[in-house]
Amino acid sequence: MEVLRQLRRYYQERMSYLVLSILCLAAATAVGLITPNLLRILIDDAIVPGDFERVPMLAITVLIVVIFKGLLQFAHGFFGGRLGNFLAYKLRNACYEKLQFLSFRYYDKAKTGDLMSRLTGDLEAIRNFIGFGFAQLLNVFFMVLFGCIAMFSINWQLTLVTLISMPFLAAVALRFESKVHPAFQEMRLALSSLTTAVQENITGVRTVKSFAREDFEVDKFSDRNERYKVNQIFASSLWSKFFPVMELLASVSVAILLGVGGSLVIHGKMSIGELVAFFSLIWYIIGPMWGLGFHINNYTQSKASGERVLEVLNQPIDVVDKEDALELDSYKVKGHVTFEHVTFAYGNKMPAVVDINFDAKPGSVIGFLGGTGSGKSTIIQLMMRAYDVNSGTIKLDGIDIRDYAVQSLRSQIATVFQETFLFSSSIRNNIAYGINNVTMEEVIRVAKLAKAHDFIMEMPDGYDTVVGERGMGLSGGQKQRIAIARALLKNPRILVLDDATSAVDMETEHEIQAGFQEVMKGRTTFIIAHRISSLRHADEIMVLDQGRVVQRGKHSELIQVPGAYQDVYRIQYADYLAKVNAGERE
Ligand SMILES: Nc1ncnc2c1ncn2[C@@H]1O[C@H](COP(=O)(O)OP(=O)(O)OP(=O)(O)O)[C@@H](O)[C@H]1O
Repeated sequence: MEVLRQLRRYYQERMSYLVLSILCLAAATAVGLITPNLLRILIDDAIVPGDFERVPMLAITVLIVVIFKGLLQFAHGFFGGRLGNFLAYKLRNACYEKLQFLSFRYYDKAKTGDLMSRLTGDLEAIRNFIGFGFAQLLNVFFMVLFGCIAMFSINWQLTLVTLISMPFLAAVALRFESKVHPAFQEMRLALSSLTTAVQENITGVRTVKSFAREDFEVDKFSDRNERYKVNQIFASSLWSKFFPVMELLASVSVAILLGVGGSLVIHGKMSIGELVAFFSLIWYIIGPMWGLGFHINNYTQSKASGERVLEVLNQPIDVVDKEDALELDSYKVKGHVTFEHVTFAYGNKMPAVVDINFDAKPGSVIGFLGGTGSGKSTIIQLMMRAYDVNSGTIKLDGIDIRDYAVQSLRSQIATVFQETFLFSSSIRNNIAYGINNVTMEEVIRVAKLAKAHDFIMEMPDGYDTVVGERGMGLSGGQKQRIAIARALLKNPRILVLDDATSAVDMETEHEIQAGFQEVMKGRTTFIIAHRISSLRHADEIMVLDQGRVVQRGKHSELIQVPGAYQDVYRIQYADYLAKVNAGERE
């Protein structure tokens, strides 16, 4: 019930629908009690005394009662459906909004498949339970209560006798529930591993094919499919045993009723009409017993689903704005970035960066070079406040970045990542992502600067060409050029090129860099690169190793001193150096 209480704020506005839905269902249940009574009147007051003139009137009354009950059931479905849909809509929006603001730290651990199933399957389970399941669970009690009252009012001895088998029915239902629940959970897990296999395969289709692992993947899928099938068979075999057992127990009840009730009628202690009415009333008790397991199961599953959805909604956001956070004014930002003794570790891992210090003056170019995992990207992530530093301070224009509003800080930084993510939309929209009111001329201007215009124009619909998921259908270099255009359009004070030109050839890199010279003017630029050619014009280059700065200086200085930079330079410029040496010898 705690889950229901926490979810209440999402359906509070439509609380009246919940009340109406429950009332309508309870009323339908109560109205249903009229039919057995009409049956009793029909037999005792019309058929037995031979007063057939009353029959049409009774038949019409039955019809009216049935229609009225139908209307009430419709109203229950109507209000329940509206309530469920409203709740699901609210929850979906709330979850999606939360996912937008959750920090990078959350996404480091989150699994796509798991999040997707929370937003679809779990949400659907909650919708069904709040919309219908809850009212139906309550209705189990209404039916038993109303049924018992009506039966007692006809004959209390017969009621007690026929209720003998009820505890057995309830026990079987609950026992069944305790078995079928884990079976369903197991089935859910099997289904989730099945969908994960499909998702991974579609996403990683290129890797699968290039390693010729199709057969392996088919076998893996078949195994998971087999597990799902076995689980389904087990669950359905449980169901197939449940119904005959319940039927048997219910029949015992009916047999007792007919035996004892029949003798009461013979001895004149009960009328035939009363016996028939009693006979139809007993289903008011047996029916809910059959459904008890299902309703409880439904409740426990929805409770688990509710917990999973609330877990997302209650997730704390660790990078948040201070109450009096400062908004940056685009026209006034200078782009002066300072790192003072910055140290940071991801969770409990070893520190990813240790005691980083630098002073990037407005408009300067800072380069980072280092092996994989040396901490280059982490420095950039910290500057964007994807994570807060463990110790030390990062400042922008002399103020701690934690004093700025996160959105405002990030709006001043444009990053071209190693991996470019493109949305399934037109190339134009991908370039203009996140920026409103952009003219086509501006989009074309930045695309030209990023050397993307020519290949875009060669595409079937030019800038309106829709690129597939994650930019399928474009080469790595083409995707990167679109990302560069996207960054340029943002017109930021700070530009980050995280291995931005790694996917393009040397010649294109040269061309793009020539374009960059233009756009880098007046912006503080951070370049992360594996190629020295990308860094040679930087004002300061920092060489990182295991999170520490091991060398720093300009290109011309660093190539003079023995160390990591010189080693990389020698490897990458081997041909050039060989030519120079050969020239010297001649
Ligand atoms: N999201 C993360 N969660 C946990 N550890 C991380 C995360 N990102 C990076 N690390 C760890 O932090 C260290 C520095 O990683 P970082 O990505 O900054 O290196 P890098 O120099 O940019 O490497 P590359 O050139 O391969 O991109 C590595 O040991 C890495 O395993």
